[in-house]
Amino acid sequence: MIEAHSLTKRYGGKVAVDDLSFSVKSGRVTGFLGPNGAGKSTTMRMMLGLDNPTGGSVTIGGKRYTELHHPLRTVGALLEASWVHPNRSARAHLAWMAKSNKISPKRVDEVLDIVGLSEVASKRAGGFSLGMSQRLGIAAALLGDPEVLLFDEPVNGLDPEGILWIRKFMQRLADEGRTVFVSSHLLSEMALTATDLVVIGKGKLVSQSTTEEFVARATDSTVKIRSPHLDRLRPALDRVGATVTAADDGLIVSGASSDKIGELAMENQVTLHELAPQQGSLEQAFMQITGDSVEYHADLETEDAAEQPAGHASTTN
Ligand SMILES: Nc1ncnc2c1ncn2[C@@H]1O[C@H](COP(=O)(O)OP(=O)(O)OP(=O)(O)O)[C@@H](O)[C@H]1O
Repeated sequence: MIEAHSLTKRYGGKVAVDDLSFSVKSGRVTGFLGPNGAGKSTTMRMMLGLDNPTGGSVTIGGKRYTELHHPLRTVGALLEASWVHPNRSARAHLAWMAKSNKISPKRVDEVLDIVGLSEVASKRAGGFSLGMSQRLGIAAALLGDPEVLLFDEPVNGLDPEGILWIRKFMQRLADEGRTVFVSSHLLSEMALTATDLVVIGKGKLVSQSTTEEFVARATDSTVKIRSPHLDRLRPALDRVGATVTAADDGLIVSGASSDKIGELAMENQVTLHELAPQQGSLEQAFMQITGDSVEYHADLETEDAAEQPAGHASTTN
């Protein structure tokens, strides 16, 4: 369990993390979502005692990182820039880490096996692909068999196979009862990976909920219908106050559930060929909930920048 209470970090005049409070439950994968520069890495660094809060606190199992008796046995982390000596083998790197943290050398082969690196354990880490390096970073995070795992942008730059592996692996760690907290600015990736979401923008909390709630709250729930008798159904939908929009081959209805539409169809003896609730994407939800509170439109603006006067496009960092 991770808890942040009014967590704040200022760098000179810049407020990177602004009065942030949230909690992260065990046994679940929680996504930490926000655009570039939102304050995700800074928050994670404070969780790991690598940066001191200007105000507030963040605790792991009720303790600040500096109060933990066995930090590596409590929390493991994969940060963006995890350093490995390029000429050291994967096994030697982990053995060195285990030794300096008083962890049994037996654990090294265990974690190599868990992340699927046993066969290349004696190869130099400098020759590893990005996916293998990420696995090595995860093996290092698992050395102390910690209850809490933090991953900062773990899928950045990975190929689809690597992304899938990380996604399944995080789920497995959560299924073992661990707390898995993973940051990303990739909304679609988080929709597939995380069951819970903590969303921040400009250092502030935007939302904390399940991923499902986040999407449902932000996007208009609509239902797509197709029927050979739309002319008979339309007036019935109007009467219950639903909003109806013509689609290619049917209607998109908002303001009435699929249950209600099905009942109306039956009452009016209308045959339905399709009755499909449409779910909004996480991207839509994110844009709708965060609105102008975050600097999220940079990518779009950058695309437009070529056609606009110099200096118009903003950057996030
Ligand atoms: N050491 C520092 N000194 C000054 N400003 C910093 C420092 N570290 C971070 N910042 C600023 O704090 C803000 C939050 O940065 P942070 O790296 O935590 O965001 P992020 O959400 O992790 O972004 P990204 O997805 O780009 O990594 C940014 O505006 C950043 O420029």
